[in-house]
Amino acid sequence: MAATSVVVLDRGNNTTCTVNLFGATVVSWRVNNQEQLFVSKQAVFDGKRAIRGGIPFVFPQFGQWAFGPQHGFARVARWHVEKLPERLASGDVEAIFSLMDDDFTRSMWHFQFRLTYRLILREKELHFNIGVYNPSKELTFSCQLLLHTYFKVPDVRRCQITGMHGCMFIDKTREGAVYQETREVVTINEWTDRIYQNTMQEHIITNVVSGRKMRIQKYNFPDTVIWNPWSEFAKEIGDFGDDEFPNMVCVEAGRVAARRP
Ligand SMILES: O=P(O)(O)OC[C@H]1O[C@H](O)[C@H](O)[C@@H](O)[C@@H]1O
Repeated sequence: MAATSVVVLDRGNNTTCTVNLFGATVVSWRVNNQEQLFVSKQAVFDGKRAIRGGIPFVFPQFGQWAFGPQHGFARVARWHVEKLPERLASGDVEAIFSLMDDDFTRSMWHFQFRLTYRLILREKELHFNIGVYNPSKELTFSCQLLLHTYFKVPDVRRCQITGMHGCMFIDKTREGAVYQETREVVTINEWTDRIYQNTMQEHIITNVVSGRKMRIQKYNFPDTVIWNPWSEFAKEIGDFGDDEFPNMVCVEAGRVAARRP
């Protein structure tokens, strides 16, 4: 069996979305033949290492974890196809993927769970709907979840990102110090690794491919991580080119910050 295999949603007009079943990682989203996502030229598709780019699915833990790999196991697990791509009456194309606990996941995290990941490819939108189910009648669990989206951009230094004004953020480049964002728009001119809490429901990123704007709308995903490794950290990432950092920005919507019950 191939190390990785893919499912393609094809809406016509060279508008497609490609999902690698390894991690249910979205590895391409083309709108009128224009790629919207960044995937590193050094990305490895060996079915072992998380794919460097696209949209890795982070669950049940964001960041380092005592019990398993960084960012959890969902991005390195083999997902199932619940529903092959199907054209809806609207002309949009839908596919559904799922992941359940098995020996691999229980070796790190002993809970039963079921994730469903529904993608709808629209004319100029990609829509995601995620369900987390706990089939157990005895055990409850808490989890973190995030879509680690790598947007393709011509030059990250020219991007502006809205939706963080006034939000508290954990700055992972400053040993986790907490600050408040005072800027209306966030710009990136250095190594950036920030977990913004309670961000707005909408972010706009300017100057993505073809100088366009990208809108992110999110529901029940209160946090947003902004990441760019810049030149110094890029060198330390084996599956990321030293000169690729200007061409990507990760704007990652999820539920990852510790919060009071
Ligand atoms: O190298 P990875 O495990 O894919 O993580 C890549 C990056 O993901 C997130 O954005 C984290 O905030 C970063 O600290 C991390 O470096």
